[in-house]
Amino acid sequence: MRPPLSYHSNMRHRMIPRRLLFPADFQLPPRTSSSAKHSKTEPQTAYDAWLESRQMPGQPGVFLVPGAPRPLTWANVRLALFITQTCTTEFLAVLWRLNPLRTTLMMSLNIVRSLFPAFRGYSQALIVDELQTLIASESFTWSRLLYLVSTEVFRRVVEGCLDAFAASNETVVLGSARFYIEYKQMEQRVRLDVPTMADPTVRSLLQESDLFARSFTGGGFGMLSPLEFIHVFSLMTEICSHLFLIASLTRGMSHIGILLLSVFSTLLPVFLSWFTCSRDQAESPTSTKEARAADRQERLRNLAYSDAHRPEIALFGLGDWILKSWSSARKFVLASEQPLYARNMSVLDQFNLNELLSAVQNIPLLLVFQSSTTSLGSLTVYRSSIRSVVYAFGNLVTTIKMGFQGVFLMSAFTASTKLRPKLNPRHEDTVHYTPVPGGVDICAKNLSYTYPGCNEPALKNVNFTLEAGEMLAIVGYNGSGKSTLAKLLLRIVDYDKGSLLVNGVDIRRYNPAEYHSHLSAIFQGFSKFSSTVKENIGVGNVEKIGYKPAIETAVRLAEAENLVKSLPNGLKTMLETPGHEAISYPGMLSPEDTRHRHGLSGGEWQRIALARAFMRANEPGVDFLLFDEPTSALDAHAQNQIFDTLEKISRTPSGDRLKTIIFITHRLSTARRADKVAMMENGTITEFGTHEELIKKNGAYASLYRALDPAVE
Ligand SMILES: Nc1ncnc2c1ncn2[C@@H]1O[C@H](COP(=O)(O)OP(=O)(O)OP(=O)(O)O)[C@@H](O)[C@H]1O
Repeated sequence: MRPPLSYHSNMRHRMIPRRLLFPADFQLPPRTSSSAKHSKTEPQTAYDAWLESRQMPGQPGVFLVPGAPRPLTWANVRLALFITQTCTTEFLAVLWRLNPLRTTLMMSLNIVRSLFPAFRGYSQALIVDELQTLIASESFTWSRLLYLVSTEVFRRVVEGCLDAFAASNETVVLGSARFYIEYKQMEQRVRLDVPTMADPTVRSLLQESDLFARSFTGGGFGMLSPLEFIHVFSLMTEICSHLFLIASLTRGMSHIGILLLSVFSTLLPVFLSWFTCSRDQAESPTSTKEARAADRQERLRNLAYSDAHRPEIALFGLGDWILKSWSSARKFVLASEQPLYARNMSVLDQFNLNELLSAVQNIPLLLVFQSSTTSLGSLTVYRSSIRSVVYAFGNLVTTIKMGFQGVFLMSAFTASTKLRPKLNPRHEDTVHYTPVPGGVDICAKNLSYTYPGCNEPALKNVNFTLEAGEMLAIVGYNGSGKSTLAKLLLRIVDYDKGSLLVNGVDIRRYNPAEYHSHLSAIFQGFSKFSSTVKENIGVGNVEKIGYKPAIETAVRLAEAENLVKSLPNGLKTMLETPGHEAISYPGMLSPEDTRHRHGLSGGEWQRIALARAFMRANEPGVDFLLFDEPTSALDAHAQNQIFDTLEKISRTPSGDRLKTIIFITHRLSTARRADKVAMMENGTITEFGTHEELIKKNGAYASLYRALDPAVE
């Protein structure tokens, strides 16, 4: 058995297996999907089945765009059955557990309600029969008729009450189901990391999972929901109850004649529409081109609607271009929809065969009635039951077809809940983060990283070592890889080659969430939340978001006190963000809501971002600060104050370093404040040392520095 990993660094090396003794050699196994192994045989998981169902028929390696209906092929039927077996029961069990009593009640009431039509028909037949007998025997009385009608009214009132109760119960059940699905959706989004979300297959999976969740919105389970199975069940009960009624009323050949003619007249249009739908479906797999056009049309529409983009649209004169591009995308989408319209407008659809056959059907019915002893009531119920069976059967076919598509969306939902964030190490490889006195020590050897879908690495053979508590400035030209290196150090993405040790352990062996709790950072393109100043700052340490003194300290450290004081509502001021999307969705926010938002300048936003980072940077457990261009928009005075603050919070009162600091900067005047400077060019560190050493070296750093201050020799 594998010995457990110790959390103490001195024990760790003794206890971990031989293979892991040299973390530099440690390689995570490639996370190949099980589908790769089994795609051509039987699917093993919901994910495998989902992936296989997306294969474009006859085009290996080509996949349907997310949301495209699956063609009705034997292979897909087999996959749908597999998904139903593996996920439906599990999924329904989860939903049932949310509200066991109400869900059971909903199912029972659905079945009871499905018996109503047959009862209704039977009761109406009884009234007609009674009336027929009364008239025939010439003993008609108004009181008797009133009694019959009030019995029917009473039956309908009871039916109505039950319907109302069932509907309100269903609303509660659906509400909790919808909440559960939406919660799971949100959970997936916040749980998944950058590399996982960069995977195009994962993105498609999540899109289909979203479609599944959307089928729960609105009043019912939605047209695509596999929970249509309840509907299927009640339709089957309805059909059975009608069949029972028909069987009890069928006597002799004349009835069989009516039966056959009624079945034929009602089934034919159903089959015709089914046939038309199957043709639609065979041609419906949305092509990538159509999907792209639909996407482009929506993006351009949003661009035209968005107030946030209006100044640039005006400045660059984009109006005509937007209209032209939208028109061509829209025309393409409309053209691809046209065959469908054309079919729907076909002569066949215009010709109401059903009505014609119903009229023809009345002829034998009349003949039978003339020549038989059958009562008018039983004949009425007989015919209406046949119609109901056929109608319910048509509904059943439609529901099953919808359910067939819904099953694949459900497999996407189920599979997405099981997605594992790519950055999370396997349990047996995980090492708990152990703080080292004075900050983190970092050792990068031949570090390389290529962005997904790119051919050229953004980082190649990066080497450097940083002792605990040192301050490093990373400088270099645009696009030289500084922010990419920051992403690796922050474990937003994982490196491809080489090794990166933090406190002597391969960074990939730390759980990202645990690692992140020991550091604070500012990203170059930091987030600007459409919320209050307080929340924009407080998110830096959510545990203290409601603790005013902590927010005020962060504001002070970021030299943002005057800024907050100048705002109309201080910390409670709502901030306006670029690309504030609420404007794109009319009706979501009233003009009053948007009017109170306060805009900030670039430098002011940077102070908010600094305060956010200081919310956490000031905490005792945080021993690594990585700031990407923290003062790029600040004036020289403010910049110096921020670096003084950094110095202050990263040292003990006696002057010993507590935290390791890395900052990226284009302002070389700030770089000289660091213990070490790393000069980056073309994705690698070309010079590394103290400011004085690099100036003396007279290389790229020195020439950059001289460009800033020609007085330097
Ligand atoms: N998400 C991405 N996908 C693909 N390539 C990217 C991505 N982000 C950055 N790159 C590429 O990686 C290289 C390094 O980019 P990086 O942002 O690290 O540079 P930088 O040194 O921080 O630049 P700057 O000084 O302009 O901020 C660039 O060539 C860039 O085009």
